[in-house]
Amino acid sequence: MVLNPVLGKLVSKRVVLASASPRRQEILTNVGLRFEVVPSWFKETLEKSAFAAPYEYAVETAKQKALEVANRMHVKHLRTPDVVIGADTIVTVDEQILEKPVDKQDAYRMLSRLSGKEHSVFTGVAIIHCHSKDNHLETEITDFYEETKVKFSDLSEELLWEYIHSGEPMDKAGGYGIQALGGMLVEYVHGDFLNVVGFPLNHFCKKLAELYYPPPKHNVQHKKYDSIPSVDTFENLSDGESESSNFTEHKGASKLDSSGMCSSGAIYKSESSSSVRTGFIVPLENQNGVLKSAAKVPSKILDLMDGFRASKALFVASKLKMFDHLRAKGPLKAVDIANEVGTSVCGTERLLDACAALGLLEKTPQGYSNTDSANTYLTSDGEYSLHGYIIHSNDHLWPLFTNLESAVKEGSRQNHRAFGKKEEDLFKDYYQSQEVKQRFMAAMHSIAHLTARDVATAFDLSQFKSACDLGGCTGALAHELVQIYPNLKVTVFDLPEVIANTSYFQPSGQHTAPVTFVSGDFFKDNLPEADLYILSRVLHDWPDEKVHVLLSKISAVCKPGSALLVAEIVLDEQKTHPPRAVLQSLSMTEGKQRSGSEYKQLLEKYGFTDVQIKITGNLLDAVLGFKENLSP
Ligand SMILES: Cc1cn([C@@H]2O[C@H](COP(=O)(O)OP(=O)(O)OP(=O)(O)O)[C@@H](O)[C@H]2O)c(=O)[nH]c1=O
Repeated sequence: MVLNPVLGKLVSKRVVLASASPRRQEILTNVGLRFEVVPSWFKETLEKSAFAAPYEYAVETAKQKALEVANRMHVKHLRTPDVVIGADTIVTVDEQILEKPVDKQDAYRMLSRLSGKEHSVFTGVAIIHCHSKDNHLETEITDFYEETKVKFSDLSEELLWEYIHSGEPMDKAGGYGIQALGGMLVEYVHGDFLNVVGFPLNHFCKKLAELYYPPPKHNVQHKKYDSIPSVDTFENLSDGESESSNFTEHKGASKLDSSGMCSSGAIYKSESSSSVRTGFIVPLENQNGVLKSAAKVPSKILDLMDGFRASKALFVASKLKMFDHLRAKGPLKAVDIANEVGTSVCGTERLLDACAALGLLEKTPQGYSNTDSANTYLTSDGEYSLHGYIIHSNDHLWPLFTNLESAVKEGSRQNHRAFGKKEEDLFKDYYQSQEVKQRFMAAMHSIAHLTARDVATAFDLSQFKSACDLGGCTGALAHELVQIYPNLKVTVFDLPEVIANTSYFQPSGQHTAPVTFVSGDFFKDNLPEADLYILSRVLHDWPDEKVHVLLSKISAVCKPGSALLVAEIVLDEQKTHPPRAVLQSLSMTEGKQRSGSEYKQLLEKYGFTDVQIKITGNLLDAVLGFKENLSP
């Protein structure tokens, strides 16, 4: 990470953004931060009058949001993140705190208060470093806030209502989005624009700088970072520092003397022109006297250009089961792995180095070994193995994406080009070739197993006695459901060819009685009776006519009070987020990915009400709708 060394400090850490705000996700993604999104379940109900100042309320809420996620991940998922980031944005006017409007009237009330006036936007941010010690979660909390002043023009009633009807105000503090239509209401902004949008990026980077590069103790001037250190300064300062060490003393600082001269003799200048010296110095030349390029490096674009190489390196290492060998016997030298796998030494070494460069392996003088993530996700029998999906990506999706240009030109799936077969024939083939069938089921199992817990707990399903997972494949979700809800019995309903091959995927040593497998075709056959029907990764694959057939059938057998749970990736309303779903659409199946409001409308169309949506932060989100209770 050349452009942003402060954020680069987070590269080797498991970072979690405890926020459902697409804006926060975008702001941090745009600067190259890699993180998981786990929206917080903390309800924003702290007593406002208990806080002396509005920003204290925002900071405390941010902290509680982040702590809730850190605790939940630690306890529920046994995945302790390294860093959890929480944020809360509020608008204050006339000493009143405005959060997100609950309805259009509320938005009207807020916006008319802001009309013609200056107001403040505060975002409180909490950065929580987590450690698991003896199975206990230990946290170190850093928090701060940023204030930006915004002035609105006078807003006419007509403009105000037009804006409200656009739908934009509803999920935004103060009822406006400065980054979109709301920008037209704004006369001026004093301070950090991104702070208004939802995340004070500049202040965040300064805080990280304080945390990861505390100023040297002997230099009394350097109390606080007032600016983000320059790239080169950081590259120098981080020399020899372990990426994984938290809050390490700023070792490289001793290279600089108080005059701003580097001990190596390179010339530095002070970055700050104000009377308070920041202590950040920018090298004009490197040690060879060569001027460094000032050109901006488009790292995001470069990453995308290299993306296919990285994917293929992962696929090939997985296919050759290198992660399995390394878990069993690592650390291993390239030559040993080449001998085990039967590959060339030079090719193997290059592949292993690429995997190390991508952060999948560790390379030491003893040889290569798996990272924790590789053990968990990349070995073929790792706890949350994605091996099946990776092989499916290599063998099935890769050839399809190789023909993307034709797919876009023709607007259709490219099975004939990729595999020399039409869609229908290919589907038949899946269930004729044992190998292909197993591969496909392993891929589905990978995702289902990884997401099962989050899907199963997205809503409280304890009221249901029986569930039927339509197209439930290997039963990964079913097994998770019966673990979490001991009174629930789950039927997995899938094609006979699938059901006949499920035994390989059953959990060992687990009481499996509440899960039964029934074979049938959900388009043609009667559906088993249940209080809760589940469609996980089904709807996005089928064209509207088929979706209609399926949902009509489910709706017809659903009794009042029973429900339908849909697990899919839920797109944002603009349909550009999350990118995984949007990229998945490029496969050009006849189905489509849908936004939250589209899923809501779809379920309502088939008689489901009270439709709720949960963005889980995992690879699948959850939508739940109840069959209308007709009784009075
Ligand atoms: C003023 C303003 C706010 N926002 C959004 O308002 C939400 C605040 O609500 P929050 O409670 O801080 O966050 P959330 O969206 O509920 O997410 P979470 O962090 O999960 O609580 C955030 O989304 C912000 O971007 C904009 O997009 N543009 C603007 O101009």
